[in-house]
Amino acid sequence: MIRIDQLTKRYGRTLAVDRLSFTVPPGQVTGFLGANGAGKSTTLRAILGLDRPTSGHALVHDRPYPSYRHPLSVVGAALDASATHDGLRARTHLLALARSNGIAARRVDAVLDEVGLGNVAQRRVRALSLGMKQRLAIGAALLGDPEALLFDEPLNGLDPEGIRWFRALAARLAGEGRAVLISSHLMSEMARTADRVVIIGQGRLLAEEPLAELGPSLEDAYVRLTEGATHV
Ligand SMILES: Nc1ncnc2c1ncn2[C@@H]1O[C@H](COP(=O)(O)OP(=O)(O)OP(=O)(O)O)[C@@H](O)[C@H]1O
Repeated sequence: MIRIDQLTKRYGRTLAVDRLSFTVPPGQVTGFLGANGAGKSTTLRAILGLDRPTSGHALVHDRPYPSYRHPLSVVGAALDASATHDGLRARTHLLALARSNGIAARRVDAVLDEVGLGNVAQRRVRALSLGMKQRLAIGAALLGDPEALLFDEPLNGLDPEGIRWFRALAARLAGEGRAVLISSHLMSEMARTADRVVIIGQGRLLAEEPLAELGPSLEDAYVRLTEGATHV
């Protein structure tokens, strides 16, 4: 269980996240929605300890994520598909991550197959397509067989087959009892993928509801809730 509790993050004069509280429970896919600049990525970074909260907490099983000895087996995250060193081969990238986290090399090959990159494993990252890079980032998140997964815009660059694949993957991960948080702007896809949604605007919580509670159109509900809460 991931618990965001009164999380506030300021960057100088910008209030990026404002007393935000919500949970990411196990066994469900939580869609994390909000306009550009609403504070989604900041929240994800706070969960991972990449951004220090100004006040409040983002805790994983009631502990800060960086306090874990084997963090990749607690939370796996795919935040930025373009963040990988592009001179590395795909397999080498995962292997380095695995080695530095005490994960067996055979897990790397299993993950490469799982994300559909088995046949390009020796290609350098710079020679991968955007969708392949996205799959590699998703693979890195899966590497530690984590209890919780965070995905920031995971559908960017994925083709229709890739989008179907990711939808099934998210459902399977939640079905295995993991907590899954997906930030996305694609309402129609979130309506198919999420069990529950958290909607934020200007860093504040606007809704935390099971998908079914938001009515027949997630997009309509989203527009209604976010009207007047959009950064310009
Ligand atoms: N490192 C930073 N320094 C200064 N301001 C920042 C920094 N990171 C984010 N911000 C600001 O914080 C606010 C929230 O940004 P954030 O990236 O969390 O939004 P987001 O919901 O992920 O947006 P998007 O959907 O566009 O990715 C924005 O106003 C942004 O400009």
